[in-house]
Amino acid sequence: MELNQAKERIEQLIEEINVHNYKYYVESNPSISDYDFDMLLKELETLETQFPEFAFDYSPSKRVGGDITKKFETVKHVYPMLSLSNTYSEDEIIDWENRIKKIADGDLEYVCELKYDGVAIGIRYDNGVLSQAVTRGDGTQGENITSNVRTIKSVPLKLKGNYPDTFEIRGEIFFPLEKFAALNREREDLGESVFANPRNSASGTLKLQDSKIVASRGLDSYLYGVYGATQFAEGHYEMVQLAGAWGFKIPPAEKRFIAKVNSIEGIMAFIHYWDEHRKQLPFEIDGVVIKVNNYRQQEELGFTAKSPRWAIAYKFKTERAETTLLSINYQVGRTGAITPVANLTPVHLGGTTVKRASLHNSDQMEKFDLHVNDAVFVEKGGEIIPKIVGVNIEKRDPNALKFEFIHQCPECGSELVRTEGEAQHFCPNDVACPPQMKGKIEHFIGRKAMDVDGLGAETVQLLFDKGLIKNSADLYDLTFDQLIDLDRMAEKSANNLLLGLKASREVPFERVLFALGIRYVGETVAKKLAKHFKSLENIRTATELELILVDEIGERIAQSVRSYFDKPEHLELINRLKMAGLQFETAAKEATSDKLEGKSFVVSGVFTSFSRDELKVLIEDNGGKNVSSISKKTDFVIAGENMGPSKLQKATELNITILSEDDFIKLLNS
Ligand SMILES: NC(=O)c1ccc[n+]([C@@H]2O[C@H](COP(=O)([O-])OP(=O)(O)OC[C@H]3O[C@@H](n4cnc5c(N)ncnc54)[C@H](O)[C@@H]3O)[C@@H](O)[C@H]2O)c1
Ligand SMILES: [Zn+2]
Repeated sequence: MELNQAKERIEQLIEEINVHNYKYYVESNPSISDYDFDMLLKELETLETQFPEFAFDYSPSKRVGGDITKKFETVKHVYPMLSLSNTYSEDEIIDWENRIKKIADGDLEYVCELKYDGVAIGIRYDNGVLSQAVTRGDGTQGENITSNVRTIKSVPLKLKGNYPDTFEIRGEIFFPLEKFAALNREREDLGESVFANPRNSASGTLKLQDSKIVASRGLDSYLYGVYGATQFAEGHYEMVQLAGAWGFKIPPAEKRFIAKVNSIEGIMAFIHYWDEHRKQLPFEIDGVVIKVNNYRQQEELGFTAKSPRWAIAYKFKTERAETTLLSINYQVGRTGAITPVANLTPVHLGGTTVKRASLHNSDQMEKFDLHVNDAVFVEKGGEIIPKIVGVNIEKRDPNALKFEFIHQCPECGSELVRTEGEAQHFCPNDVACPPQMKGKIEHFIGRKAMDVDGLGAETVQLLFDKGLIKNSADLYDLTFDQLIDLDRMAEKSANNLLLGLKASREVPFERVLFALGIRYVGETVAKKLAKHFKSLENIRTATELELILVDEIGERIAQSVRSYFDKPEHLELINRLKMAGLQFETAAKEATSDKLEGKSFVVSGVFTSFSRDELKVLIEDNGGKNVSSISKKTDFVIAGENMGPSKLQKATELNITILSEDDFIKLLNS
């Protein structure tokens, strides 16, 4: 390659890699596979070795990929938080082992670990208490996401045993597959875009501002490295065991999540074992990590700018298969969202036979320019349904017809719509499109909605097919005689069902609101709306602006709520549900009091059990007053995580009582 050609390619690669890094780390939404990304990076590294005059300091090959979003306070790392050098080739693992054997003094022991596909976290403990959790960021500084990490059950808030006074522990936070699938189902159901994979949804979740949502998602962690306490153990493996005794969730050796070996054969055995068994894990790994065990030898080997020399990652290639795309079906979801699903010639992939693959939406279809009988590549990621990741264009028959996205609903024939900025097409006929009608009733009776005892999806199906119900209000008109006539419906089940419906009249308003199935009004949004407006009537008459003024309600949700109430069919449904006795107002609050009468409060920082707004509502409900800045007149400051140091100082100087979240609750209950 000529000099200027090399320079041009290097610059091109740098630009391209930077774009992918941004999409991956900051937006949590990559557009190419990790393998393809790694190949770009490898090409860049090779060129930089060949043409060192173009190995620029700002090259992504020399930097740790950054996740700084500017949404959180940045914190400098005490110990740089680096990446790992990685390879897809066993030969390169052998080379690595040979190389370090020559540099390090004495015999080497290796620790083999799983490479969890999640987000790296560094957590500080002071006197046994979790004090700070920071993301990797650019390796030098990361983002302070302590309040989010605190919600993860497997991260201890307080340690036990004989722990060091102060130290940092590193580990990986990841999305268990089952939780990930549930989250994506819910998002698809709400017509929201789905997360590409568990890793990206873990990083997206950790960067949410509302810790309560983080808590509800069920992230998990494994901890794999202790810093600032080398005097406690001779090597990494022993230290990890100690950390287990302090209360950390560490990889179990008996399940072979971690192993100590002393030869390249041992390393290879570990790699081969997990290449075969990784599909049985309840979370995703993208490889294994091999580390030199002894701390003294680690020090001897040292670091490059980007990664330790004493460790290397062996990455597994995602399994990919080529097969034929036969046809495309269109599924209609509860909200009318249309999902194209590819029917394939059955092919073996990752231990199962794959016949269908999700295409998510029309953009995905367009991206691959799919034609009938195309040879397509399918991959199985964290999702249950595998996905199409590419087309083997060379095999395309030049006369093949292109797949065109449909214009009409396959179930009811309505013209489909797509709102700007949305990924999905929708069937707008939400009152008479059968899968939507049925789906709405199923959603209505669901566990998080009305939770009707004695009524499940199968019975809804049956009742719907028999023409006994067309919407949720019809449920409340069902009679014992109608039910007992159904196949497999015994007297007892019929009675239970009727009792269940009767009991559902006590379900609180926020869940009734969620049960209505208004687009984008998920569980959390329903709670927010119910809390703020207190009755359905108030929500129905609220303007779009009034809706947007509610914490975390954006334009999209506001518009959806408005247009829901613009439909006469919906108003009629609500009327009938009201007649049936359901709750359309928040119950009169017992919590209100005048306990805080005449007191003024400043609420600052981030809290675990409440959002800032919720705390403010509590204050007002109990007669207190919220003020925005600290002055002599302030009675209390409720201080959360991340409260600014200057505020704290001012409060102390003015002798204002500082309350924690818990203190405040105690005050209310006193
Ligand atoms: N698809 C894309 O567009 C895109 C863009 C950027 C990066 N990426 C992917 O991200 C990777 C680069 O990310 P990276 O710099 O974090 O490297 P990496 O993910 O390959 O390896 C380093 C990370 O591994 C993690 N890890 C998991 N288990 C571990 C263990 N047992 N011990 C130590 N560390 C462990 C840590 O978080 C550590 O930071 C690339 O290899 C690429 O596959 C993809
Ligand atoms: Zn339809």
